[in-house]
Amino acid sequence: MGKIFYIMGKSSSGKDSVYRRLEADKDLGLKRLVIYTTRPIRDGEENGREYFFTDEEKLEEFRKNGKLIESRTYQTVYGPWTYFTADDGQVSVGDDCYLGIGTLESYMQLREYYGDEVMWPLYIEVEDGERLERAIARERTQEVPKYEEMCRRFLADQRDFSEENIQKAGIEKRFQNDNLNECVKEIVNYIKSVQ
Ligand SMILES: Nc1ncnc2c1ncn2[C@@H]1O[C@H](COP(=O)(O)OP(=O)(O)OP(=O)(O)O)[C@@H](O)[C@H]1O
Repeated sequence: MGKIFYIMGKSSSGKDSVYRRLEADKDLGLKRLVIYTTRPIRDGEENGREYFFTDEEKLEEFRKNGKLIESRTYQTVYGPWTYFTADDGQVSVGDDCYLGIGTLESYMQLREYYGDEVMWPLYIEVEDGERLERAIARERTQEVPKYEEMCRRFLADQRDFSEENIQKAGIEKRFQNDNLNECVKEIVNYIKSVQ
């Protein structure tokens, strides 16, 4: 049975860093599940790697064709940004395993779409103060740092990833990202144990 390993966690918890390491681990043989976003591309990102960077028109096209699995829109400091998952032919859950990143909400919707036995959550956690420091440090490296948006997300995450919502999504296992190498090692072991 194929599986989708789905990385979740608050902003700057290290989802993207973990994703890159897992993807580069050829032993695991994980294929990418890339979602779409209408938000602008950040320095260092690549279209089709972190996201497919797209627009409202494409979103509506998927919706019209019944290929939109889930979508969420955030009222950001820069206007609405939509993130969505589309059944665009990337995933054929036969025996292959995939790696994706998302939110608790999108995880639940994908579970509804693909089924319980396909979805394997990887929930990443970092102490809030440390996470905020990492977020600021990351923002500083951007040509145009978006501190206001960073703060908005930090606050929104406290609600979106409340303990209640984590429970509701049925997340039982959590991976601490204090040290990236250790965190990745733990996740790799976990994936291998269920693959
Ligand atoms: N264990 C770690 N120790 C120190 N820094 C880390 C660690 N893991 C990740 N980082 C750094 O923290 C920042 C945030 O990590 P990353 O971009 O992977 O988070 P994310 O969860 O994908 O964030 P977002 O959801 O906001 O895109 C990056 O600059 C990354 O290099």
